[in-house]
Amino acid sequence: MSEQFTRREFLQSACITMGALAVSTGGVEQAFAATSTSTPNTSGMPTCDVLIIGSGAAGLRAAVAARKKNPNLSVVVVSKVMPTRSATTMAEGGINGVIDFSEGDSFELHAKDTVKGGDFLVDQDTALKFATYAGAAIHELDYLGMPFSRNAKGEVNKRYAGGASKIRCNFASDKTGHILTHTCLDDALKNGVKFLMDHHMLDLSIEDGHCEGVVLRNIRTGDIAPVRAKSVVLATGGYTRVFWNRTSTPYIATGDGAAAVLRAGLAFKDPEMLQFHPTGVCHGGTLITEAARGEGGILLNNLGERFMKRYVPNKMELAPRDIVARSIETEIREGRAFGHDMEAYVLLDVTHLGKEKIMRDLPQIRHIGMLFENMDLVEKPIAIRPTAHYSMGGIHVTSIDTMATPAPGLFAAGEASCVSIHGANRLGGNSLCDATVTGRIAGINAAEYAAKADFGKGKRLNDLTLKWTSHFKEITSSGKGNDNDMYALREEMGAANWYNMGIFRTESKLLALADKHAEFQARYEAIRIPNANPVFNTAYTEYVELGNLLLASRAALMGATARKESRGSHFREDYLKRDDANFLKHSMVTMDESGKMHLDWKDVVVGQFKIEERKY
Ligand SMILES: Cc1cc2nc3c(=O)[nH]c(=O)nc-3n(C[C@H](O)[C@H](O)[C@H](O)COP(=O)(O)OP(=O)(O)OC[C@H]3O[C@@H](n4cnc5c(N)ncnc54)[C@H](O)[C@@H]3O)c2cc1C
Repeated sequence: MSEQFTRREFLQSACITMGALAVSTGGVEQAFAATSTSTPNTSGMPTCDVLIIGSGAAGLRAAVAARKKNPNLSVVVVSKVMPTRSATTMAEGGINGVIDFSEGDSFELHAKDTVKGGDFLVDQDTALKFATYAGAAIHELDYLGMPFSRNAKGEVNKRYAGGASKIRCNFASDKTGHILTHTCLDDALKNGVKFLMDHHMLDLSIEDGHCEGVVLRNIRTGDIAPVRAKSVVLATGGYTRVFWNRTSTPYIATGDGAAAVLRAGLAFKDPEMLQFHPTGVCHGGTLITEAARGEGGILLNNLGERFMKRYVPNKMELAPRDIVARSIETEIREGRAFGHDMEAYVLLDVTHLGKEKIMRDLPQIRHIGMLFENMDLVEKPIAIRPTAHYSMGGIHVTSIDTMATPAPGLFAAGEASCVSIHGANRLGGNSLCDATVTGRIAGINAAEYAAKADFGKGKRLNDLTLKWTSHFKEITSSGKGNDNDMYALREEMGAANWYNMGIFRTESKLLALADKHAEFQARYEAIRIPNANPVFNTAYTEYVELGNLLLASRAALMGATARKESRGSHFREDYLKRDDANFLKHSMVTMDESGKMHLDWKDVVVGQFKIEERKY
């Protein structure tokens, strides 16, 4: 009988250790060295050709694209959690991309909806290319064997998503991200991608303007080491955990990529653009997918009214997320909701869809209702309220043609990046295809770059590694301190950001938040972790993540304060109108070596879509 591998064994064989990156010692290591075009590793540092940080859709697609572009390159994916625990896995509703033109849909219409949905802060040339690539991405996923739901004709099934003028959100039940993750992971394994799991990127090194690698910490052993790479792709996801518990995103969404880029002197674009999803469950903040409304679910206040008729009668529950979230918060503020303050909620009713349809097309949300709210939404409406959901802002990328940052050798993709597809508000279904599309482009270009590049000198990388090694000792070795200070600070940061920089923003709230951020930073620096054991010291991991969240919060606040207008998810009660004369621009936040942040602006690229009032 021929030897058979289980999927777990296959995955285990793909998971390497840092030692495998160094000089060949046999086994996996030998295989690795044999496929690497790396020049001899003179500094003794572990090396690889293309290093990808993040194992969500963006990281996985980048890795496969890099391997396919040049099979001679060593391609390694680093991740602080297993691929199956990324935000990608949690995606429910579907993935946009026009593959059916029979009802008049087109790439151009998809781009137009994206530009309008993003309240015209979208770069229009980028949106057009994105929409075209999105269609191809759906065909590619289908070809890879992704088990999409099918219609009666056997075609990939699709549903409405908010802000869309046509039905183009392709889905696999309400587990699209979970199924997509497994499809992409299988493809990565098949294509010889290697994984460094449970490794946390602490920092990124830019020397003489070029990216030369990263500093990693092995979460299991606590070892801190540099990895030199010819090119690096940051696919680290978003930073919505700045709102700590008031978010639908996983605990990994701590903006590590954006923070590393800030420390390296590069730009964090549009950091104030954070999306609030209308329908988070009250307990835990996780999501009831927009697909519940796409399939016909309705929103009700405490008078039993379908209140969306007051706000967007043409689109009702299927208006874009920023508008529906503000409508719910207005109902809450004006006393037409249930409960009070942070506990206030309205109802999402899907009972009229019937058990059969719910069990076929929305089984996961029923499960979520049972798990988090201890109720069955087949039988009664579920309590929901807005929750922070997506980071439109991210690492500044110069063009969707390359997904390159201004630092040669450094690329970014997916939610971590900002190539200006989503502007001030992302449309439902546009993120999975962003991650899939931009991941692929970043991977191809990172491979092309690596094939021609040499390794950097490694001096700064070495200094950074020493700095982080001392940092661990400094934070943990006094035997004093209390982890609880850190956890309390994290909660306070989340609540302060939510109240002052959440759905409704004003100058006075934002200025008050700046004082809070200064206080939080001082408290953060004084925190010590009493456990000096490096092995599985998850408190230290969380400490580093909290530092990154504080940086991301400060950058978001800087953009939110300076942007004296309302646009998409950035809603200023003191500047209710959009102001194109002054703010049809991207905010670009950088940080100098002293830790001071600076703000600059970059014009939005306008093309064929007329800038007009955003009406639905
Ligand atoms: C509940 C929920 C439902 C959603 N539903 C939809 C939907 O229906 N349709 C849609 O289009 N979008 C949806 N989204 C959004 C979408 O899932 C994400 O935006 C998208 O999957 C992001 O993919 P990504 O690869 O960029 O990042 P992620 O999937 O977040 O992956 C980030 C990766 O980076 C790694 N990482 C981060 N920091 C570090 C570090 N310092 N060191 C090492 N590794 C690191 C993590 O381990 C992780 O593997 C949903 C999101 C959520 C949370």
